[in-house]
Amino acid sequence: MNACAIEFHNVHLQLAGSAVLRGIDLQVRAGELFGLVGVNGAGKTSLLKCLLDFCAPERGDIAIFGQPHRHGAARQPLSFLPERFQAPYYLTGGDFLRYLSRLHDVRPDAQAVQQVAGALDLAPDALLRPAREYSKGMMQKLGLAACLLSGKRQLVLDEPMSGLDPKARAQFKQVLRQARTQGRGALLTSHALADVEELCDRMAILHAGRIVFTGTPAECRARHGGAEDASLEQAFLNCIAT
Ligand SMILES: Nc1ncnc2c1ncn2[C@@H]1O[C@H](COP(=O)(O)OP(=O)(O)OP(=O)(O)O)[C@@H](O)[C@H]1O
Repeated sequence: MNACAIEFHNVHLQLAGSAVLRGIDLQVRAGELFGLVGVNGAGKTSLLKCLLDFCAPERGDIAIFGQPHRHGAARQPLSFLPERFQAPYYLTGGDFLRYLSRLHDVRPDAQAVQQVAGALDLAPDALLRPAREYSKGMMQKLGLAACLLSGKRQLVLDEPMSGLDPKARAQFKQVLRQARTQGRGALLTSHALADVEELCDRMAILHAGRIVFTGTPAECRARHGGAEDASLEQAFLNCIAT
């Protein structure tokens, strides 16, 4: 449980001449649900892009299960859901999941597809429809289903609950908890601090290019909440104000 799934060490990134990440040190343990939070533009997506080698930090190291992230093989245990996921519009949801399974070298299994779609409240007949007919929330569920079906041990999810209705959010959180019992972990970003508190074992706050808090949600409330009954939202606001 305590082995390191992902480790950022002194990661610096500039984009268009501006420093976005200013020496990020962060460890995500294997098998934990880890929430990364921060205001709009804090650099959460940029940090995930560095991890996935979509952009190159000027300085610092990133390791995935102990392997340097620039090696393609190191990224094999990862399954990524981008912030704005869009399946090819001409594929049906079912075809998309089958293609992705094949890409991930997982045998397409109709029962597993139905099970994951059901767990995310994606209606079976939706999988027969082309992605161009999907609502935003349906598209998000399809992307999450693809990540879950990949069988990868480390999910990297950029705002996975955005666009999900309350029922789907609740079911998604349950699916992630279940994945954790199977030894799978997730690094996810979110603006919904109540969800982070409910779901995540640990969290980090990224602010002004630096990690300003790492610990459990309860530790965040205790350290930054101010009052005993302070919400995680209040603790977050206090933390970034200091
Ligand atoms: N391709 C790019 N070129 C230049 N600047 C960029 C680029 N992508 C992101 N940035 C800048 O980097 C900073 C961090 O953006 P990023 O998308 O990582 O933030 P975020 O924390 O994910 O925000 P949000 O919560 O709004 O999704 C912002 O100031 C943004 O304008």
